[in-house]
Amino acid sequence: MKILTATQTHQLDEATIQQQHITSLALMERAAQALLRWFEARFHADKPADTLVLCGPGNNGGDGLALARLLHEAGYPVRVVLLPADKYAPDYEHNLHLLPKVLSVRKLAAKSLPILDADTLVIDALFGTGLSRPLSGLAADLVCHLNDSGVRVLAVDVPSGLLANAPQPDPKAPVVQATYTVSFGLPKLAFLLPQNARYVGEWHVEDIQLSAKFIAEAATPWHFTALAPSPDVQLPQRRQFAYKNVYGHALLLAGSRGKVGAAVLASGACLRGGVGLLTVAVPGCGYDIIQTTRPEAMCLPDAEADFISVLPELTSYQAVGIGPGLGQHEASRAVLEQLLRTAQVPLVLDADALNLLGEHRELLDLLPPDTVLTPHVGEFARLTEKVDDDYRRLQLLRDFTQKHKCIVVLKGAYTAVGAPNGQVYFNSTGNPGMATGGSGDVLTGLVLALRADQRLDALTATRLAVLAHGHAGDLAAAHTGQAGLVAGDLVRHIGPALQALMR
Ligand SMILES: NC(=O)C1=CN([C@@H]2O[C@H](COP(=O)(O)OP(=O)(O)OC[C@H]3O[C@@H](n4cnc5c(N)ncnc54)[C@H](OP(=O)(O)O)[C@@H]3O)[C@@H](O)[C@H]2O)[C@H](O)CC1
Ligand SMILES: [K+]
Repeated sequence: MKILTATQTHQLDEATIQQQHITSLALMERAAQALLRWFEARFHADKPADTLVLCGPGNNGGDGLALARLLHEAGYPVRVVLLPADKYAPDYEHNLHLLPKVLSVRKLAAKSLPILDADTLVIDALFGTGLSRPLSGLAADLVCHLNDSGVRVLAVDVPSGLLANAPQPDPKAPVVQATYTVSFGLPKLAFLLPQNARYVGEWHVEDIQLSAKFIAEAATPWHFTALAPSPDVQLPQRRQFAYKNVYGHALLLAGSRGKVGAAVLASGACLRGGVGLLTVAVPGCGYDIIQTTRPEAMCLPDAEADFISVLPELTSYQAVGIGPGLGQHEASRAVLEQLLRTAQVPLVLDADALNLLGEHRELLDLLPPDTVLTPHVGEFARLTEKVDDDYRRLQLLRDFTQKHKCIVVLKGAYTAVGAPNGQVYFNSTGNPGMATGGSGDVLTGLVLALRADQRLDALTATRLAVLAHGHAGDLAAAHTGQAGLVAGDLVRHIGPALQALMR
């Protein structure tokens, strides 16, 4: 699913109106109907005692006015407050005239900000994708009043004051802190960034049949990988007579004294990820552990007891993963360097392999094309630079993948998969329960399994692994709850998660 800019979203509206031979007013009615559908599904058992619709002067305000009418017709108590302006959008004016006379409608004045009771539900239809400057004056006062009141807020399309796809020009200007955001057609880039979570709240996208042709032709580096209604990326079915070579023989180099658990988790995920064969290289101290916990895997114990010091002969493998629990011993760094210099097969680098790259940046020049790196934000900062702004980090991600012709899985909520051509795919699955030790090791094992799979290209394999990893987390959390989820639960749910992604 593509993510478009505010400008492209306006062009998409225009294209929809032209291609479907409808009026802009009809499209606004569709948007309001979609909002009503969401509203009724969400609040049917818990009807708000008071619904206050705040309307700005543009089409976002027009959506609010149309929704106020529909809510009134559906029997909800509704009040409307209008933000005064010098000019109003034509569809706003039209919907204002369509409001039933019995509805309470008043224009906002500086000295009479609306009274907000704890059980008021506020609909924020002040500004949407047409926001052209930071909020100021009466609009800013209203938004501060709203945020201070602590009432529930449903933002229409975008929380007012938030830019849909760019950083805030004035960090001090107020932005609505919505409880829910219901947007139209496609998700907005702003929704996916941690720095905006407190504004966006729980977000949803409602279909309003926008032009599929325009979306298909629109150029954008940003994508959202959805699981439902059908997965954006799919795993081919296994063939009846397939030989295990099709699924590849993977080599995993992982573990050091005290961190052999990382090798156990990553190897479990690789096996559950459907790899044909797995060999795990561990320090000597890990031999019994791997042989006992992972009887399906072969094990290569290093001569050193506490860390990996020798790169195994690579000719038998279709993919190699390195890093979970590896430690940063100089001998392990040398192993990593030798791997980067000699490997002829797909590589997956995680954890201490990334920390070693960060410490020895000259090694970045050795990355073979399509190598997959799976850093969290801290590890990514060690590879690039530490930044506070999420938009800036996304730019660094695109610069890095294009420069090094690699794939970077920047882990977090909405994990971003950056491709060598600068495209970025945000993941839709997963939950905060996955912020737990070992979760990343599981992802490494799963990426490794799918990189060894001879049927998949590098980007598809990586996006599938990320989608399945998050889905495994969602399936696991349904049993354990988010707090009770541990990385081993992810491994156990990889099978069903991959099943859900089958073509
Ligand atoms: N496909 C869709 O997504 C659909 C979206 N719809 C809705 O339309 C809005 C976008 O509507 P638009 O009219 O383009 O923009 P806004 O309503 O967000 O606001 C524009 C007006 O607000 C003024 N403005 C902008 N910023 C400020 C500010 N900081 N302070 C005061 N006033 C501001 C702006 O004035 P200008 O001087 O900039 O011209 C405009 O007057 C979208 O978000 C959806 O909700 C359709 O209804 C259905 C399809
Ligand atoms: K809004």
